[in-house]
Amino acid sequence: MADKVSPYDSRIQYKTANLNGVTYSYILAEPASKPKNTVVLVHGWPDLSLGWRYQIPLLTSMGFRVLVPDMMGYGGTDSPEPLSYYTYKRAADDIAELARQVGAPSIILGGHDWGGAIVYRIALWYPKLVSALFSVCTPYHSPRSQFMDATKAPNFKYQLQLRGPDVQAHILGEEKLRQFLNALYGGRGPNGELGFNTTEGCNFEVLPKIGPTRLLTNEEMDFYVKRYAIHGMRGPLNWYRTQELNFEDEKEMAKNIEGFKFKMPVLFIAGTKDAALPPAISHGMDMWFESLTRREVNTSHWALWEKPAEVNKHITEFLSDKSE
Ligand SMILES: O=C(NCCCc1ccccc1)N[C@H]1CC[C@H](OCc2c(F)cccc2F)CC1
Repeated sequence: MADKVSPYDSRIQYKTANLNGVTYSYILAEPASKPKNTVVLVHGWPDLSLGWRYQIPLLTSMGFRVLVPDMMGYGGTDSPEPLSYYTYKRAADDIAELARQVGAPSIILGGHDWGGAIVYRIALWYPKLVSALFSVCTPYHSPRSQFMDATKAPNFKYQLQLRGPDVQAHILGEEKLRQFLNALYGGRGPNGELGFNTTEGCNFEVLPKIGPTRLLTNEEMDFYVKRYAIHGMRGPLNWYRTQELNFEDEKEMAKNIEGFKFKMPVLFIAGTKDAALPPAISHGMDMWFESLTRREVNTSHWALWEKPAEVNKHITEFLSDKSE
């Protein structure tokens, strides 16, 4: 079984940093010897910095210093009201500021899910800062000159519900948060029913019958519930409400995107059974990269926890010549 850090593991420290006026909480994990490179890991929705628990020990054992923030609105990080705090550009600015504060002239980025979409954006806005990046599950989608509502795609229909008021209004308090997270992480009802699917999103009637997910221990789930209870679901859901703001931020960039290619090495790991991000949607992304490595793992959306050994094998191969 792949090694993982526990919520209160002696190998990690929880630090805070003021990034452009927002207080972020982040996990710091340091290697035994002096690190030559810094890795920043960006989690997705609905997740936390601990979502990288199976990857943190691997990366410190390779000699990297590892920083894993709770992203805007999550866990120990502030959850401001304005939607402008939940854009790709804001996340990129904050990660660049974190790198500056810890004295990292360049960083290696890793992202899962929304964190995968974010790491491509950090590399777009701060190309000199990013020496390499990997994305688990999330393919690249280029800035568009025309606004494209992603919820049109059948596998993205759940985003309509997440953008709306219902989840924010229903998922209140620790018990509902636990049911919700169990549903998202594959917990089943007594007859095998799911509490969340990609066409409708969350089924509130079924939630109370959803059993515990197999992907987290009770201790891990207790930690997740405590961290989500700090702010509730408003912050995490705001990430689904910024498509128009992201489009505005990237309009200029979209005009000059002709012939653009990412220069740093990039690894994309697809989950063959990811219902939200099926491998097919990564078709055609190769054109945006000078050096793209593609890998597939037979796993659901929760690749980091479901097949950690396979995911870690690909990350190790990709980073082995970058930890010098
Ligand atoms: O919603 C997300 N994760 C929650 C998954 C919930 C779930 C759990 C278990 C089972 C099924 C579902 N992730 C987002 C991450 C950003 C993505 O947007 C970027 C984007 C485009 F807009 C267009 C093309 C590719 C592309 F990556 C859209 C999905």
